[in-house]
Amino acid sequence: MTQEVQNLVNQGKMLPLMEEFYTIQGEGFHKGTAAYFVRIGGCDVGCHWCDVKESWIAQLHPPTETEKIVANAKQYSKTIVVTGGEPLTWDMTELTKQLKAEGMSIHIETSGAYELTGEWDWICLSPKKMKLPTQGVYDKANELKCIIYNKDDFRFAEEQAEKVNGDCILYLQPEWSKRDKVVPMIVDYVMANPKWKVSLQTHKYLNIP
Ligand SMILES: C[S@@+](CC[C@H](N)C(=O)[O-])C[C@H]1O[C@@H](n2cnc3c(N)ncnc32)[C@H](O)[C@@H]1O
Ligand SMILES: Nc1nc2[nH]cc(C(=O)O)c2c(=O)[nH]1
Ligand code: SF4
Ligand SMILES: [Mg+2]
Repeated sequence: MTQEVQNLVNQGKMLPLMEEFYTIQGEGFHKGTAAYFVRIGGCDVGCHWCDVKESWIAQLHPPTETEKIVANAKQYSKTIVVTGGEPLTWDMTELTKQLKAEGMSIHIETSGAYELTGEWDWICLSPKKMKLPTQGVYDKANELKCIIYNKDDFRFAEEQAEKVNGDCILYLQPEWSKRDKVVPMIVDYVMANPKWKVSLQTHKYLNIP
């Protein structure tokens, strides 16, 4: 990568773009809603069950001008979901400013591991034990989506629920490979603790991206 491109990436004017696709938001509060997904490469959180490990190494994904991402996205949908990788690895100011200027509703899927940048209409925080969220993300999250892989994840979810703002909607989502085992545990937990709701990865049942 040339120094010039590196500088633009550092400023968030170019971003390592892994893939973009028009689909239905499968998870959380906006599940069932058509949206254009922009997946930005780069993540060093290291979840062993991550379903997009191909996203982790930023260098494998071409630095792409934010203008180009926006020009493409606006042809598909008024609702854009920025995900990754971990999008907050990068400065999201430019991308969200330009999407907003086009009147789009912009959502982020984040672990919150890095400082919140950008202006968002919806923030989905999915915290991870290995790299806890920064305070700014807890303060602004619209939904908290905790992944349940084993029993200890319920304890972690309660700990995380203490840290988010009072309006944040609380979800428990089964880790996909453990779904047969953990779905019954989640069902019982939500009935006993109704401040939580169930979130499923419905796109995987629909066989869509
Ligand atoms: C791939 S991550 C990318 C965004 C960001 N790095 C994050 O973790 O929130 C998108 C969402 O998928 C969830 N996820 C990843 N792998 C999963 C799996 N195997 N089962 C269930 N949810 C998963 C994450 O927790 C997150 O909510
Ligand atoms: N349909 C669909 N919904 C999603 N919600 C969050 C996703 C993600 O990987 O961030 C995702 C995804 O990959 N596909
Ligand atoms: S933080 Fe997100 S992208 Fe990174 S490893 Fe975990 S689930 Fe995957
Ligand atoms: Mg996904």
